[in-house]
This record gives sequence, C-alpha cells and structure tokens, in this order.
Amino acid sequence: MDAQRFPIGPHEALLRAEGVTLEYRSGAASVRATENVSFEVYRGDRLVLLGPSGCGKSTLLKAIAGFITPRAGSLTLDGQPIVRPGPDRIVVFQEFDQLPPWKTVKGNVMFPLLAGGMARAEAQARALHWIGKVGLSPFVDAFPHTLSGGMKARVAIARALAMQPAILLMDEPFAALDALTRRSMQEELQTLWEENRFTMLFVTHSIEEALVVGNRIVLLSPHPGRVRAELNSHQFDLGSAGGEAFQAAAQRIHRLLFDDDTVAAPAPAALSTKLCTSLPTALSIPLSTRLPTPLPTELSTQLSTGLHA
Ligand SMILES: Nc1ncnc2c1ncn2[C@@H]1O[C@H](COP(=O)(O)OP(=O)(O)OP(=O)(O)O)[C@@H](O)[C@H]1O
Repeated sequence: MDAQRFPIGPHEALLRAEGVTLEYRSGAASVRATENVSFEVYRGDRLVLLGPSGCGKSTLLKAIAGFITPRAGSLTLDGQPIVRPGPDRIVVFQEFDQLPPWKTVKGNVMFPLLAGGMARAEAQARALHWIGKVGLSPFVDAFPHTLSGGMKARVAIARALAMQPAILLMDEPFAALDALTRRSMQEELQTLWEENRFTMLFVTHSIEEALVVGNRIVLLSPHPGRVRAELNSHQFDLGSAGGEAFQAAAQRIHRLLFDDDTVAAPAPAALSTKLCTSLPTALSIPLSTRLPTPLPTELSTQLSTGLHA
C-alpha cells in the first residue's frame, strides 16, 4: 500500500450502520441516544452527521469507534461487525488536551505508531511526512503547551492520518476554535482530503460547517437521534459560503432539522415539483426520506437545484 495516500477501493460501502439504536444504562435507568439510525459511508466519502445538541452524534461516533455496543441494529466496517476499538478507526476530538503534554509534536505523532509496533525509523519518517502535510514542520520539537488551538488541532489530525485508518472519525474537532481559525482548519482539511482522499465521518452541529466539510450530510432529529434526511452537498465549499445558494441550502437544512411543519407538510411547491416530477418518488424531500448514495450526477444536480429553491 502507498504509505502516503489512502487507497480508494471499489464502489461499495466501507462503513454501514443499519437500524442502530444506542442507549446508556445506569441501573434501572436508561437514556436512548439514537433510534434506528441507518447510513453508509463509502471509500473517499466525507460524510457529515449533523444534528442538534444531544441527538446522539458523539454516541454514534463512539459506537463506530467500538466503545459502545448497539442496543439494536448493526455496525460493520468492510463487512465485518464492529465489536471493539481498532487502529482502522481513529477519532479526533475537540479537546486537544488529548495530546500528551510531555511529548513533542513529533513524539505525539510517532507515539501510536510505535505503540502499534512500527520500527522507529519508519515511524519517524511517517510522522514527519504528516507533520509537514499539516504545515507544522518548523514545530516538530515543540511541546503542546507552546502551540495555539489550531496548531494542536493540526497535530491531532496529523497523528490520526499517520495511522492511516480505514476511516477518520472527527467529533466536532474545530468547535473550540475561534471563527477565523475554524475556517482555516476547514480549508486545510479540505486540502488534505483533496491530496489524500481519506474516508471521513465528521460530526458537527453547525449547518455551515457541514455544508463546507461534507460531500454528503445525514440529518439527525433532536433527541433521540433518528435519520431525517440525507443530502448531497459536494457542490459547496468555503468559496461558496455566504453565497445565495449556500444560504438557501443552509435555511432548507434548518427547516428540515427543526421545523415540525416541514416534516408534516409536503415540500414547497417549486421544490416538490422539481423533485417529484424529475426524480423517483423516494427522492421527494418530505422527511425520513433517504437518498440513494452516492447520488448519480444527474440526480445530485437536480437535488442541488432543489436545495437552492
Ligand atoms: N455517559 C453518558 N451517560 C448517560 N447519558 C449520556 C452519556 N453520554 C451522553 N448521554 C446522553 O445521550 C444523549 C446523546 O448524547 P451525545 O453526546 O451523543 O449527543 P450529541 O449529539 O453528540 O450532543 P453535542 O452536540 O452536544 O455533543 C444525550 O441525551 C446525553 O445526555
């Protein structure tokens, strides 16, 4: 395998969540975090789980990472049930204090590689490669407390990508950063993905971030999280943020997430005409609708037209 680039395999789901219900139990009490959640992540995807606070996004990520067993349903990676944590699924959190403070940037990135049994010389070369990719070559010997929040985020991303996981799991990784740094991190992540085409599952409650970071978005309802819709968003990036189409898409997603009337009512006339006349019935946007993924180009174009409506 090419050590520096993530392979894009055949066009099949890498990660599959089917009817996943997740609960926390404490004695007789239980909290249902998600209910009957299904989605797929394809190789090279940038799938975003988007939903309000408490809808179970982080819990889903923990289950995919192998820390929580579903109460119902199944999670598979490459066709194999997920039963425990593994180096094929690496999580990047927003708390960058996850970087051991006594290790330098290089030490932090090398640490899991060495722990996994990689020879020191290879681990060092791999670490330096990814540290360079995130623009931190001048800081290889710096300690975390001397780095800004954005730089710590870059170290965490370098450390995760150096592991070459099958899927990178990102739990609101930029949420603690100021707006400008967050924007530049989104841009850098986009560039890294363009160069390396890794597979990513990204959790956020920011609609704008979801549109910028993802090529597809799974919308989750408020607690307990259920899939409300799946949207294709590959046409948006930071360049389109703030534009008319972007704003219209953001408003539409907001309505899909929060407006109960939208759930009950048919989609707006213009949208439903466009979608229902030109797309299969399953693509009309009244909720709980799941779009086939990834969308054929023809359909995604029409969906984006619908989103803009
Ligand atoms: N360790 C826990 N024990 C019991 N309940 C929990 C635990 N962790 C989370 N929950 C509950 O599970 C539900 C989903 O929480 P989760 O953190 O997954 O949501 P989230 O969508 O990631 O929220 P946020 O965007 O605020 O991080 C919430 O109702 C939360 O209170």
